[in-house]
Amino acid sequence: MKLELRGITKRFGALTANDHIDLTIEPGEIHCLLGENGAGKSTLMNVLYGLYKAEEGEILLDDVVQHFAGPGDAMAAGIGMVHQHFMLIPVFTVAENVMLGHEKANAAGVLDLGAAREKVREISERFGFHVDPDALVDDLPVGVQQRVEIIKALSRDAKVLVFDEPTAVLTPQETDELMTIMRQLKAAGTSIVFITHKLREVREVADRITVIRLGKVVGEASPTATNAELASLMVGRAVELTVHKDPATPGADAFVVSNLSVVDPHGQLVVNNVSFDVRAGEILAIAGVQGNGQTELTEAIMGLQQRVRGEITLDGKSIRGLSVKQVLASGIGFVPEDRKEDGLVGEFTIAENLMLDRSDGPPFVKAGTLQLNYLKEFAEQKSKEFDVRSQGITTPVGRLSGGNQQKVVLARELSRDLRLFMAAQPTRGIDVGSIEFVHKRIVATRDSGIPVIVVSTELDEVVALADRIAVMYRGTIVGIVPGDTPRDVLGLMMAGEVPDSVISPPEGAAA
Ligand SMILES: Nc1ncnc2c1ncn2[C@@H]1O[C@H](COP(=O)(O)OP(=O)(O)OP(=O)(O)O)[C@@H](O)[C@H]1O
Repeated sequence: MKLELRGITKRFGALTANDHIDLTIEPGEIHCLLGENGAGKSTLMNVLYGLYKAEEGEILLDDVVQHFAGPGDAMAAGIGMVHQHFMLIPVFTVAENVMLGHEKANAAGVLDLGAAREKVREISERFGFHVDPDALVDDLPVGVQQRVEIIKALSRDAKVLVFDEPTAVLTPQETDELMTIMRQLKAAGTSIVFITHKLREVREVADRITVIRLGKVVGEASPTATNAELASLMVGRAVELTVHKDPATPGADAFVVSNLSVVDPHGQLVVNNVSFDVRAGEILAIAGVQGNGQTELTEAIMGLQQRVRGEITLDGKSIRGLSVKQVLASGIGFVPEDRKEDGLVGEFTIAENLMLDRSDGPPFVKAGTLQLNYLKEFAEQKSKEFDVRSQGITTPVGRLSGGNQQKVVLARELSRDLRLFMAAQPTRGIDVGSIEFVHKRIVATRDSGIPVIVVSTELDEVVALADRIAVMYRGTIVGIVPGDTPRDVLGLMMAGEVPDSVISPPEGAAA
């Protein structure tokens, strides 16, 4: 089906998020939308899906003007959306989720779950999805849950599928599988709108690329364009895609984790006897496929896990057993991997989020009084420094684009009096220009003599930043290797294999 957006204009108060946008998606085309954080990509897709009403412009499907009062109308017309934060009910099966909102009764007037199961089976077979209709969604890996979303859309005969940053939560292997799925969908005639910040993915699958900046279409790019060309078209200036850093000059051990184990609330041993240290002035990256214990490890360090064994010390003092507030107060800056859930309060303003856990004393509160002038100045300066695009510091963070929300978290955590900086997926969802800035800030933090831990599932990020790399697999650290370790070796380690070259000689042995 051919999709045409003509002159779409969407305003939020004084802000024009979409400014007369024209976009055509041909049948069976993968069309990438590229643009920096806050450019207006998600807004445009929400207009297409009937979630927002545009002030101007029209949507045409196969040359017929559409009027969508809500997502129900958009779905009925053949538009499907695969959300980044899945809209599935975890305690329902795949078939029940696919049926939800679209329930059909059989001849006896009973809900026809059998038909829903058959539909899942049929679509799953057609595209080689390997999804069991009777599996509980909660038990499925993220990549498979995403396929359930795709099945759900296809079961409603979606002819245009929108993927808004679908790979942000996927492992590299799941990402590759998604790229294959997109190509199959395209071959079957589905039109695809694909939003991503990862230029490699764009170049891999895009038939056409449209670039949006500040709410306007600024041009088309060819899928054969280089990363540097795509980046500069997006951001409007040249972007340094590689991190320049001098060799580390690590000091003494500052942060030490010894024999740490974590048992999660389900009784599973999720971190198994992990030991590592981070020296002042070095970046230790913790690499690994998502779900191998990294999340629980960072949570244990932050005082967010209940059942923890082992020791954690910062500058020689134990921080194990401290509350989150005490851990933060001991000088740890922490960027959690899920900004919406753990990093921000959506209803609070940018300024309030920037002082979130610091409301009980100076500099934000003195003699029980909030220092409004100080907060205003601080928030304005940080917004500028971290390039948080908004209508002002009193904007609730829930209204910011995803990338700009991430920048608020980073701005807050990098503004503490730091003795350790620990960032999980620091650049998830942020555009190339901002990644450049964040990476520079992380290196500068290291160079100021602070120990830094970067937890990342992105091998590019790990290799760009790390002085040493600890690879986690099934709750253990399978090895700690130098920052310049070849990617294929890291890839093997991420799958749990330890190449001979990595096994360190016994202590005292000649190198
Ligand atoms: N509900 C809303 N109320 C007010 N402003 C909004 C709302 N939703 C989005 N905006 C604003 O519209 C602009 C475009 O945001 P949008 O989410 O479309 O950007 P994006 O291109 O998807 O960015 P990102 O790459 O960071 O996800 C931003 O300035 C954002 O703050």
